[in-house]
Amino acid sequence: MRASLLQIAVDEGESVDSRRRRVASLVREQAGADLVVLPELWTTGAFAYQEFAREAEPLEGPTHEAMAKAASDAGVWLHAGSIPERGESDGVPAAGEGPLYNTSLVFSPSGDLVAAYRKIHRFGFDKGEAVLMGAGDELVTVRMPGVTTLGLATCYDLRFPELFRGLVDAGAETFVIPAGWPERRRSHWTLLAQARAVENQAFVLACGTAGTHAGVPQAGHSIVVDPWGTVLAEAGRGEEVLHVELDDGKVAQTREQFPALKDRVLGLATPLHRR
Ligand SMILES: NC(=O)CCC(=O)C(=O)O
Repeated sequence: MRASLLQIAVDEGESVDSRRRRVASLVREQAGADLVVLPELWTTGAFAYQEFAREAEPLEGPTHEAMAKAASDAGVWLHAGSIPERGESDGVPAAGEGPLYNTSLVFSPSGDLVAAYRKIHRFGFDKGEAVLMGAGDELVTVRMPGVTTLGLATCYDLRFPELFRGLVDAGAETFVIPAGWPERRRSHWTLLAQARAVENQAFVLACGTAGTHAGVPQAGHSIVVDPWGTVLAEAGRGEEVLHVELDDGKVAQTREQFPALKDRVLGLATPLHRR
């Protein structure tokens, strides 16, 4: 599988509309790739909390329209990163009402929306995304026939290994993780991406943003790790397109030659206190 990770710069000097147009043409330039991946909340920036409500869109909003067309023009599977989604409220919503979610969109090469994943673990503890957005509650996988099965996660989700185990149990072989990870914790990003690959014997395609928004410098350093933990490609801090070729048989081969996943012990009992 040929994959392109588009590490987009998200800076305040560029309007959401012009970034959307710029990203759509970058996606079109990836014709020939099998899978193209964008970062988390690249329309607003993952830390631009005050923009979430203003720029929120329904699933089939302007980003959906632009990305569906870009995917079909390029003939690629497109993980279009995530958008601030405005979900439907119960009853009849007034304009601009309804809960917000951090929702990833995946398009087939014909431009059909084949999956939407609402981020399960929201970042911010008692502020920011954690209070402004609702949590997803569904694991999502996407089958790319004859190639691989994707398992979807978003940014802060990377810190929660049980989510990835759930995705493995659902058949995932390749984790796709859009992010807006800050420079301050870049060492965690790289370490956790490798850990998730090794412990699950899966590919990790983790695509972050470049630039600075809401005063938070972004780490960049999008990374692709193979099921043995080897880093196949890693970006720098600026805007960059990372091209990588993955060996489709590598997951099955690694799981067969070093069958650690078969040694999982499930349902461990609560520990007893022994004197
Ligand atoms: N947007 C995010 O989820 C940020 C996550 C983060 O900064 C961290 O886990 O550290």
